[in-house]
Amino acid sequence: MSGQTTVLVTGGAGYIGAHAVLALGEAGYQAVVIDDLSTGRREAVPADVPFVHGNVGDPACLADVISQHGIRTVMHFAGSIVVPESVQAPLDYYRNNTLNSHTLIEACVRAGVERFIFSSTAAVYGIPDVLPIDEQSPTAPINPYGRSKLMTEWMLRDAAAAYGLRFIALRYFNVAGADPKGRAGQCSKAATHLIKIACEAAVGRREEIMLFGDDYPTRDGTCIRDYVHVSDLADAHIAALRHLERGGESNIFNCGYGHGYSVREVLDTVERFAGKPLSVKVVGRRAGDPPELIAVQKRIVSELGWSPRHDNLDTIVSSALAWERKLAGVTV
Ligand SMILES: NC(=O)c1ccc[n+]([C@@H]2O[C@H](COP(=O)([O-])OP(=O)(O)OC[C@H]3O[C@@H](n4cnc5c(N)ncnc54)[C@H](O)[C@@H]3O)[C@@H](O)[C@H]2O)c1
Ligand SMILES: O=c1ccn([C@@H]2O[C@H](COP(=O)(O)OP(=O)(O)O[C@H]3O[C@H](CO)[C@@H](O)[C@H](O)[C@H]3O)[C@@H](O)[C@H]2O)c(=O)[nH]1
Repeated sequence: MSGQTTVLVTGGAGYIGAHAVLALGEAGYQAVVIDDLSTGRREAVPADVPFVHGNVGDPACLADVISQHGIRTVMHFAGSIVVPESVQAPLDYYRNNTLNSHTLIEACVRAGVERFIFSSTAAVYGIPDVLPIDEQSPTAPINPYGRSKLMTEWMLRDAAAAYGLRFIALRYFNVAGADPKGRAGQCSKAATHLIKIACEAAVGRREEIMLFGDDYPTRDGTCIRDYVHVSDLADAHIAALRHLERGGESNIFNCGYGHGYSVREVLDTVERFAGKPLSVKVVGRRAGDPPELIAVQKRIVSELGWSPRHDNLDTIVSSALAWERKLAGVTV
């Protein structure tokens, strides 16, 4: 019975992890969060969810939590996520994303954890030759962030073969939006994601938006991305968990909608919901930005039965803007 299962959620005080904790509660699971609060916020974790202020690189802490809560399933969100920072400080990224994941996987194997769900990324594909991107596309990450996450996929694959731990790696495309009920959203101190930045500008928290390049070979010259609503992504984790509980095999799944929007289309949508123009300055291309990233999502739909509820840019943008207004204390 799902009601008996307690899931250890690493990084559950962060943006995506907090939405997964809400989805777990709604699906009848108990969650326990471990988070070092390096970018997360304690308030993001509901009061009735046990919270451990700890690091996933600490094997003693992990062993305690796993045994104390009888953990058989782990969802691993904890990590460092800023691509340009990973270029500046690659060893920090390999430590936090790769070494600390190794410590966590090892603790899980030692304690007999059976199921492991991992936050991977479309960044493992690098700049793909063929679009849209399916899971068989070559993995060729172009930055330390993508490599640090791909190595964790490899560790999981090898640990699954050797020790019987079963895993699902979800390769997220561009995650955006906020909980439709306003309980969670993105809180980064130094935002880098387009929709977050545009919403900050819409509520007056930043003066202008830099648009990185309008000379790409796309329909309007700006980059195209497959934006996926964070609550749909949280649901994908529940679908992955149920698959593993049914005895399903380890696998890797893209998590996107299979279609995309350009930077200009996103900015137009934010302006429409904000009811005012944004100040947008076109600057040069940002290093390492592929012109277009679109998922083939057939595998997750057919094998996990994922059925997204918010596949709509208006829903993504309006929920992100509502959250930003809440953070800024703006009433509209
Ligand atoms: N946001 C995206 O667009 C995106 C896209 C693809 C993949 N991902 C992956 O999803 C996961 C979650 O990303 P997010 O956007 O919620 O980021 P986030 O920064 O909001 O959340 C990460 C959380 O992990 C915690 N954390 C970091 N290192 C830790 C450690 N060593 N021990 C314990 N806690 C630690 C942070 O305090 C934070 O609460 C990451 O693994 C990221 O690589 C995110
Ligand atoms: O201020 C900004 C921010 C972004 N962009 C552009 O908007 C698009 C989307 O950028 P961003 O929101 O930063 O997302 P990505 O760089 O596509 O990367 C995200 O999506 C990837 C998966 O596709 C994940 O691996 C990464 O972790 C996550 O940051 C890109 O063309 C950027 O150049 C701007 O023009 N101005």
